[in-house]
Amino acid sequence: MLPKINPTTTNAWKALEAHYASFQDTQIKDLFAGDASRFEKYSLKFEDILLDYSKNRLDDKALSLLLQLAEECGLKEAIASEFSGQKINTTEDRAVLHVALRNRSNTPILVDGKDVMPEVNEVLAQMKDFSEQIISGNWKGYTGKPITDIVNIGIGGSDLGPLMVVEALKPYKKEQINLHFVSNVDGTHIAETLKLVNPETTLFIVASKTFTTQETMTNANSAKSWFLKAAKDESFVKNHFVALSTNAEAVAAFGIDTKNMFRFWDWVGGRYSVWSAIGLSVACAIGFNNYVEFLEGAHAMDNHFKTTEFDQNMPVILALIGIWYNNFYGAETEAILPYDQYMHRFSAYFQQGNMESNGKYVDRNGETVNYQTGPIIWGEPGTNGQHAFYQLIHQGTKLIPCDFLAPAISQNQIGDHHPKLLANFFAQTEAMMVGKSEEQVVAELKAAGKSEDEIQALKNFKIFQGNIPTNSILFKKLTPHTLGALVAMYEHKIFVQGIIWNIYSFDQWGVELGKQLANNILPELTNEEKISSHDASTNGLINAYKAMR
Ligand SMILES: O=P(O)(O)OC[C@H]1O[C@@](O)(CO)[C@@H](O)[C@@H]1O
Repeated sequence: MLPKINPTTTNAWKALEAHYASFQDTQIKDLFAGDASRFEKYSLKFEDILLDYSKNRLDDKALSLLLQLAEECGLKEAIASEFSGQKINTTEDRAVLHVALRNRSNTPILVDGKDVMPEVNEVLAQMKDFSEQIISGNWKGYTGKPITDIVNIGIGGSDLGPLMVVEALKPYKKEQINLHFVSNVDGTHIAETLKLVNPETTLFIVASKTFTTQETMTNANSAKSWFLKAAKDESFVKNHFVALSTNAEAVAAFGIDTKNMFRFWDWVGGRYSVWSAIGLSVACAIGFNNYVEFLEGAHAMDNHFKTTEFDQNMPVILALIGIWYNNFYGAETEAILPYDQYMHRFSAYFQQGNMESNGKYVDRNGETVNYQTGPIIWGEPGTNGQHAFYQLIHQGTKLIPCDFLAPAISQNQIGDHHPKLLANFFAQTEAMMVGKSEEQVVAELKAAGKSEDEIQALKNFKIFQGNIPTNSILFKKLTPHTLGALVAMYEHKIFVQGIIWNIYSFDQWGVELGKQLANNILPELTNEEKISSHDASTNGLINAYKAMR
């Protein structure tokens, strides 16, 4: 079982509050001035990944107290509980074992006394065989043609993971296979996608852990109707529809042959499922061997997380820094800013990964917490963000800790694009830290020939206060292995924070209410009655909608 310690009752927390009181206005640049070895001291290397966390509002005392906080909150035993298959997803009475899906060393991992690895490997073998049939053209559609297009129909973790990985690893994609992702129940999503594909050569992957999600089942039924309009014969469905799910009964009821089902288990959380059969579209896109490389990278990070002292442990350090800003500096969001266009869905992926895990207000004792828990995660690739929201980061009134990520080697060596991208990557974290002083602004305005009056009128608008904390994550190249390691690194960061916040990070009851109310409203939209069963606003909106149709 997980420890149930309110972090604010620990000695470390109390000491951190005291330290914060005297440290809070310390300037990062002054910390560098006082310690020539700060970069070396506050950097970690893991394989081809360098984490530079020196540009943080952090000194040795804060760091050591944060490490003490992790110890006092029982992090060591929590990690052991996770990896040993204990049912740490308590409210759903499930283990949390996405680490087993990428357990390439094949050491036994038991759930209810049974080693899960044979089943994990069985599904991987099934994925290997299937993806090889698709890529080789041996899998034929109902008119005998090979598959050219794959449409992954899923939402949340059944969409965001495969989509993010397929986009991030596009340089590894097999040219004969086109990938499409449909998730939204807005008919536009499936309609616009079906315009692009041919029923004779399209495979639909219906990805749903529960196989009951309204959006996914609606889109899957629309796809099936569209397909049968062309193919006519229900017996052809088996050539063009496969299912990724834990729910064989629902898969069969939909009309997909369970031989075409790739199963996974209830101890795989949706937002942690890209390592499971949910990753089938990835294997079909980049080839099974590259998909295994992706698993290998995550497994390497798992071993780092499981075996490394906390002060040298990348996920632990990132987690503790996040807690320092979230719970002591009052920062409410974190920005993930990948300086790599292939990673354009990376931040969105961790919106679900982080916010669906740690967006909780009830602790593991069932009590309402008296402190902040999960942050709001957001971000866009650099340098686009610079032209959109960096104004607020640089000169707004909110503290926004930022993670900057970049590959040293681009997958597309065109002209001087990559050096320019990296120059911005390095410059932005420097600018966020050092800012621009009044003296510098005045000197620049003078050099530009501004009068004294103009200088006085303008200078305050051009001063940058700086002291904005950033982590820089520089890696050699965005390969399947490195991507796997980076994703696992953030997953473990989320785990560590949830343990310290004394919350359950692996259920998601908060997504249920909206679904329930939507199911109540749906029939009201199609009848002719004037609606009065809700609050005045909801009634008013529904009735206005009905009047507009
Ligand atoms: O894979 P499925 O069962 O269709 O769930 C899809 C998504 O829906 C949820 O909001 C849970 O209902 C996410 O946690 C999940 O990833």
